[in-house]
Amino acid sequence: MEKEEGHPRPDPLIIRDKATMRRWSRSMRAQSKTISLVPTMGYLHQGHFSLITQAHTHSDLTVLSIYINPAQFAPSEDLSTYPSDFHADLDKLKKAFPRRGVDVVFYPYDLYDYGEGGRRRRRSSDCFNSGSGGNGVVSCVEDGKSGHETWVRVEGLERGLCGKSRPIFFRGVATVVVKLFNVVEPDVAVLGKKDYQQWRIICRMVRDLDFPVTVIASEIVRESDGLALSSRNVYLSPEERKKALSISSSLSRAKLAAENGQQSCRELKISVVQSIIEAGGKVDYAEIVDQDTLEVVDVVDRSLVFCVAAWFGKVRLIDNMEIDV
Ligand SMILES: Nc1ncnc2c1ncn2[C@@H]1O[C@H](COP(=O)(O)OP(=O)(O)OP(=O)(O)O)[C@@H](O)[C@H]1O
Ligand SMILES: CC(C)(CO)[C@@H](O)C(=O)[O-]
Ligand code: BAL
Repeated sequence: MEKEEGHPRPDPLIIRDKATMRRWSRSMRAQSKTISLVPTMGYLHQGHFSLITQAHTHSDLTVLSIYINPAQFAPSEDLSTYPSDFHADLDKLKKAFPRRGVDVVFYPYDLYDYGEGGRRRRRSSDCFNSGSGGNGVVSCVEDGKSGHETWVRVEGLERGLCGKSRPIFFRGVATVVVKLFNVVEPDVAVLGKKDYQQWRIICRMVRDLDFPVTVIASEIVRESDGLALSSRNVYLSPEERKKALSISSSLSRAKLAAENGQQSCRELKISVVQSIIEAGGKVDYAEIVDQDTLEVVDVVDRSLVFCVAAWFGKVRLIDNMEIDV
């Protein structure tokens, strides 16, 4: 919760089109203000708020973007059911930050509408498997309507972990983050370590393409029982939520074991996979990788990160823990 003294700030500006967003940023920069961007897909929770708190320490102004990016969803994924409640998000923001919240909420209609005004609202029915990208991959913007065909790929880092089961995911993430950078023109971007691979990919993209943006990573915020906060948690039944705790609890045990001398990544992975399966989850992957390169590692001999994705019912959750030895 924000503790800053003083008068409550007025409500954030809500900006819906790219031109107005860019104009605002440029006018603030002309007044020598620095800007942080916190990109999100909305349905805000304490994890998002921790990113906003980070942003406050790195810049004068904060832009929170709320945009469910169709390009990172395959037609078989949950674009149409991704949780969303813009007005509730605004209320939550006000409650979490009565004094200093965000300056702008950028809530674009459709970032892939290149027509007049960019106001066409994308519907979930727009997402169908009718086209394919360069590598035969398909996302929910390849619907033959917008004509979007330019993609950013971080070819090595996107290959493993979530990239294996979501082959177009990081292409969509990198591309929309570039679009947001080009529209918002931030000095700083704040990303959560819950999406560890995503954070690493954005850092690499910023470096490789010389974006004048500093990427700040924010630690994972968890429920008191250890479950990593995630917008998708809302779809867990109470029973599934209990079972899903097996991810964070087994990761904690593995981290402790590794930090106390267990060097075999194989043993550590077996213990996590077993715990999740015993709880009734379905493991997508459980990998121990180098923190920078994300390459799979066999022996705990340096700083690593243990990354997991698992299904509980219809909900796919991700989590990770860094292992520092
Ligand atoms: N528990 C968390 N702790 C820290 N950062 C988080 C947490 N959850 C999400 N974030 C970060 O918030 C940003 C926006 O994420 P997003 O809006 O996709 O929320 P989410 O909860 O990760 O959603 P979901 O997991 O359901 O896709 C990302 O940088 C993400 O890493
Ligand atoms: C970074 C992001 C906002 C891009 O759509 C999304 O992947 C997310 O919310 O983590
Ligand atoms: N934070 C991850 C967004 C997604 O799963 O699409």
